[in-house]
Amino acid sequence: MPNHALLLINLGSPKSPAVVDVKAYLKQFLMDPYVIDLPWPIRKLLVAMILIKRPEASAHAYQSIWWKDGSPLIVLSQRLQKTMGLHWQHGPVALAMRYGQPSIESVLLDLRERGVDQVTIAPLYPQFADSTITTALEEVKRVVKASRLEFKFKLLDPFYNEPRYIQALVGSAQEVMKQGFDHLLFSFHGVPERHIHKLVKDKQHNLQAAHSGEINSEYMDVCYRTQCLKTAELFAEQAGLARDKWSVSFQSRLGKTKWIEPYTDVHLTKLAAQGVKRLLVMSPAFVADCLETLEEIGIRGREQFLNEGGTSFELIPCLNDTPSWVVALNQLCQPEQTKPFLID
Ligand SMILES: C=CC1=C(C)c2cc3[nH]c(cc4nc(cc5[nH]c(cc1n2)c(C)c5CCC(=O)O)C(CCC(=O)O)=C4C)c(C)c3C=C
Ligand SMILES: [Fe+2]
Ligand SMILES: [Fe+2]
Repeated sequence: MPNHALLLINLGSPKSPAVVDVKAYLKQFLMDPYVIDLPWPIRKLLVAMILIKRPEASAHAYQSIWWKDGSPLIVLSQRLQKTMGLHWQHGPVALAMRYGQPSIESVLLDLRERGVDQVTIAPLYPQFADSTITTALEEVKRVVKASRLEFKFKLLDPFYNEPRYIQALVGSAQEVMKQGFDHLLFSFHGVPERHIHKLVKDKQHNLQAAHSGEINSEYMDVCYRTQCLKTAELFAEQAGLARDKWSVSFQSRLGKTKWIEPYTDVHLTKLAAQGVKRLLVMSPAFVADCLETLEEIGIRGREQFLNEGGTSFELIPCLNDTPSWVVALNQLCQPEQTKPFLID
């Protein structure tokens, strides 16, 4: 019986869009030192302040996109898990969430019960960030040590520049692009600039670069912003888009600290002022549609752009369980494609 599991890991959602559940989720998420990377007492104080008003506003946002079956992020990740199960030939395909349920801990313990001895970890984030991939892997390490798990692990690397991922993205956008548009905006989730400076110590590191080629290639592996630029450039190249037909921006900033730029809301205003009328938007930092795509872009971004002079605004869905993406992900996760992940 095959006993090599594939473990898909995504971010997670609140249990329900009720304020109390959103508050519990935000607390777990924001108290993560890889998300708010400040000393514990400062983080605790800051999170306590955020938790005064944010849960209500976020609950309202979640209520506007919540599905009958639950959070879109969870439902779509479950669909991906199910379809991947038809392709992955080595054992079960499991799904865990970094925050909320099903937790990484419960899923790993269940895999042990099922007699699994090897696990390939597939963090569902194309670009590397401490606030997504590092924290998920640290949680795996914690559980392994706490429960003395003896799995052999393999790990899918960030796939921001993988031709099969880019091809799936281009394929998923083709139909919408055929209908005609003035501009395609790639709106990635942002991170505080500080997160990147921690990994790229070089004071000259350019966080305003408009092209990945302007960045020292040795920082490519750790600079989230550069990886986002690269994904967009490869997409444009593969789709044959002229340089003035697309741009990159970063959404979802939180708090007063400086996040990577340009900011999506500011950039939407600029595009409208430049005379862009028909806008397409895609968010390749996410492989499953979620609050950040459906509400922040699909509702608030659309309203903003149309109010500022745009005439059409089309949000291209994430890859979700698109067949070409499922095939690509299965290929990327194969044992010969992934590297060992050692836990000391
Ligand atoms: C300091 C705060 C945050 C960092 C850093 C951050 C990085 C980051 N997040 C994602 C993916 C997702 N984030 C989502 C929601 C979300 N993100 C933050 C804050 C930070 N994210 C908050 C507070 C929230 C919750 C909603 C809100 O109140 O705004 C989601 C959606 C989850 C869902 O249930 O649908 C995703 C996905 C990435 C990829 C990333 C770094 C690259
Ligand atoms: Fe986020
Ligand atoms: Fe957001």
